[in-house]
Amino acid sequence: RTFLLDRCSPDEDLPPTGTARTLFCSFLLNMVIPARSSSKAYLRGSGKSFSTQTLIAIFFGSSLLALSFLAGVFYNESTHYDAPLKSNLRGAATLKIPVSVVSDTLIDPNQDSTQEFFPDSTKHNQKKWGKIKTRPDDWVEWSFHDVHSEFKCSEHAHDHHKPLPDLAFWNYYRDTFKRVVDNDIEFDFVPPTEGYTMNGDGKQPYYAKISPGKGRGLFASRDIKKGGVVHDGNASDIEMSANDWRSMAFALPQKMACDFSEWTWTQQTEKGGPYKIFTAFNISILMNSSKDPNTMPKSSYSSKMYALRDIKKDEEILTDYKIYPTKWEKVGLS
Ligand SMILES: C[S@@+](CC[C@H](N)C(=O)[O-])C[C@H]1O[C@@H](n2cnc3c(N)ncnc32)[C@H](O)[C@@H]1O
Repeated sequence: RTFLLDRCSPDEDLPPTGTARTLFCSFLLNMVIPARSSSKAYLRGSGKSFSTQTLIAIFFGSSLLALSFLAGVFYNESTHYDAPLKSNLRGAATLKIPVSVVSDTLIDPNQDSTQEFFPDSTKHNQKKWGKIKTRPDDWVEWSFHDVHSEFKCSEHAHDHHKPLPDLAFWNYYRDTFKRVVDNDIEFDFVPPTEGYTMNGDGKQPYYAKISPGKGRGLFASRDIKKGGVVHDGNASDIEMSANDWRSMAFALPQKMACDFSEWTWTQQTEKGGPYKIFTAFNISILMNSSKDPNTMPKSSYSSKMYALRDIKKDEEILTDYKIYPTKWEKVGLS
């Protein structure tokens, strides 16, 4: 005790010195020897002092820095992944700690947040949607078909009793994309449960309903004249990278991941241009295919859809998927 007190005596010229001495003596004064009034008086005579609040702030600040540094050392491999890195940036912004030391465990891709969006119990939700698969170490090498077969998506595709996606579904689905792919994404302004042309062209042209033998489908909500715009995918479809696609598949419960894979396609947006991966976050994605379609884009580079003939109210809206060739090998998913 004498040794410590001597170091705070104004008469002694012993280390520590300067700010370190003020910190050291403040710590003694506020934390270590607060009860001994004689010692307090002695220490107060030592000159400058920090308040208890400042000391606590310094203590927590340095602990947080040390912890974030250790987290970065243990999980620095996470910065090799492009999709979670975007989420890391968000984590870093919230915690105000350097990006280089943020780990992707802050945004857990295996986190089950279904209960935030669906009122039922986790057990019920898992029965309805399946479980979220743990993301394997080699997830960045998984192909479209690896995911499709591991998630048993053929079974899901043939299940014709899949529920119509409601608002809670779309909110959860969109939130997952924001959480694991792009927190800054701005979805289009039309509610995801509604059909639209996006050009203010009258009443919504379609609604979602079960289509016997095809799962869910789209049906005309009014008569649509030949040549009328049925849907403007150019304005609402979302493009993503192969790792964005994988991040989504591994963050969704199994059956939703299968929907996501059914709802993804490859497309060139200009002649000779690269193939890109697209999906949509609204009911337009439920449009089924036919060899005798009533709705098509004007070219394979566009996803603005027009009526090929007059379509009667409640008739199914059908396109021909062949217009967009599936080329997983050209987008890094084979
Ligand atoms: C873009 S989704 C369309 C929405 C899908 N019906 C659903 O319920 O999610 C594409 C999938 O729909 C199904 N589908 C589309 N057209 C079909 C058809 N003519 N007959 C049977 N199934 C079809 C296939 O399972 C296909 O993989």
